[in-house]
Amino acid sequence: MLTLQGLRVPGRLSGCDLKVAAGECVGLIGPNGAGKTTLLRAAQGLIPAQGYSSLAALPIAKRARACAFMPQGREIAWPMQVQVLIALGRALQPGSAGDAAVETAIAALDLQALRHRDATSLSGGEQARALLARAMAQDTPLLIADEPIAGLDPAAQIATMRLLRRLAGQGRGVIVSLHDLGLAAQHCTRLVLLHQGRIVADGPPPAVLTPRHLADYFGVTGSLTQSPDGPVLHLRGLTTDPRP
Ligand SMILES: Nc1ncnc2c1ncn2[C@@H]1O[C@H](COP(=O)(O)OP(=O)(O)OP(=O)(O)O)[C@@H](O)[C@H]1O
Repeated sequence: MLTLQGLRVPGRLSGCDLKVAAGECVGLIGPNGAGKTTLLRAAQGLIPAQGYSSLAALPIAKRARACAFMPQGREIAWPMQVQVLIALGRALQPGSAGDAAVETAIAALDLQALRHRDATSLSGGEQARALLARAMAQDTPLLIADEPIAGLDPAAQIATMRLLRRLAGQGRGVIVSLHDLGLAAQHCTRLVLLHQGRIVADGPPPAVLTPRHLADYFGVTGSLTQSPDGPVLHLRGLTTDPRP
């Protein structure tokens, strides 16, 4: 679904190798400035990069049928109804599934009550849901979302992560960047940890969110434990805090 080999953006990203398969919900994590957005954009050919990306190698129209992208910047440039914005996700898709895909996305992101509103008048969190719905309506094998839960209230964060996991369960490949490591552990099938432009860990959440990695790459003390409800992350403080 996506293969990166030695993907590199000088000064920002070094030699990244990554494979994402159908059914995976891959959480891309790392501290501010680690290179998450750079990797996601370079993988799609949206910024110049060296190395190989199976997606960037496609002609642009095929790329739009292979991958939908919800960018980190949530600017909606033109006033238009939310449902029209979401339908733009269908612009390059063939076939007659358009209306159904738009309705499914509106329902999945709980946008029924907002569908006739001017999209530019929505709150930040509502705009995020509308833009994710547009990407979902594109109905592509791969969905890439750059910090889709930033600025969402807790219920919307959980609902969004559950949705992304469900889409992966239905056979899409999903890559989602996020800073909430607890939600990443709970909802992603696999985590990829970036630090200073390099992939430093890649695997199931317990293998990536180790106390050592939390300390070395995030500067926090903590651990991931298993509970009957799933993994729970306990963050205790900063590695620079004085020892008790
Ligand atoms: N257009 C650009 N030109 C030059 N350097 C850039 C540009 N955009 C980002 N960078 C730098 O590349 C590095 C990686 O940035 P990137 O936005 O990919 O990080 P990130 O992991 O997504 O961070 P955050 O969690 O803060 O969103 C940072 O040091 C950043 O300052």
